[in-house]
Amino acid sequence: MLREPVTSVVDAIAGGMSGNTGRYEKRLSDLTGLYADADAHEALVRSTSDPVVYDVEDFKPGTHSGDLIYGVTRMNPGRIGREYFLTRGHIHAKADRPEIYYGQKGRGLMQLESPEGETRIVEIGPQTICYVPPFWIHRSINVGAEDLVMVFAYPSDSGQDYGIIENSNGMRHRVYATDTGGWELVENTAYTPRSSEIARGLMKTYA
Ligand SMILES: O=P(O)(O)OC[C@H]1O[C@H](O)[C@H](O)[C@@H](O)[C@@H]1O
Ligand SMILES: [Fe+2]
Repeated sequence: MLREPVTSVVDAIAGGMSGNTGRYEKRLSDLTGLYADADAHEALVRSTSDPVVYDVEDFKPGTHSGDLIYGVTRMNPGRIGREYFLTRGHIHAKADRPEIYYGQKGRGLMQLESPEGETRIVEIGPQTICYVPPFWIHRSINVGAEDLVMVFAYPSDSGQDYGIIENSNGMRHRVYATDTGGWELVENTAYTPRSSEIARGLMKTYA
């Protein structure tokens, strides 16, 4: 089937884009269990109106392997204790599917973790393209003082597996604010590494 071309105009300030087929929002209370300081998270949910902390608008042409889903993620700035606001994070359900992010506004990090538990951090600012290669678990973190806005694109049949992070009690590292306004990586003390059998299973290539 021949598909018609599509354009979307990205709102680099407010996030979102025209021509989207979907949108979802995550509120602070949707992120229970993600942060090291669960009490601080609960206190912030109770003392605020449980704001939307990130939203995603995307265009999904379908689920065919040769198609691309693209869209815009916008994230609030903020912290839970010393830990910067983040997305849930996932590995692609078809783990060999990659993703591209393109920074529009703000200062962010892409936190990546390999199946065997190696961490990589990539800084993303405006006009920065980040390539997330196949097999890496990935999560976005807003380490700036303003909204973080990023465009993304990934194969339509990728899917998202959120359980991989839950099963290891989070990602191996957390990103904390330093006293001087920067960030540092701290070990997640609850982290349970994946067995080498599970790690090897994830690295199988899909057709
Ligand atoms: O899906 P989350 O881990 O909550 O992250 C939020 C969003 O981040 C990126 O923009 C991905 O490309 C989206 O597919 C994802 O949904
Ligand atoms: Fe992804």
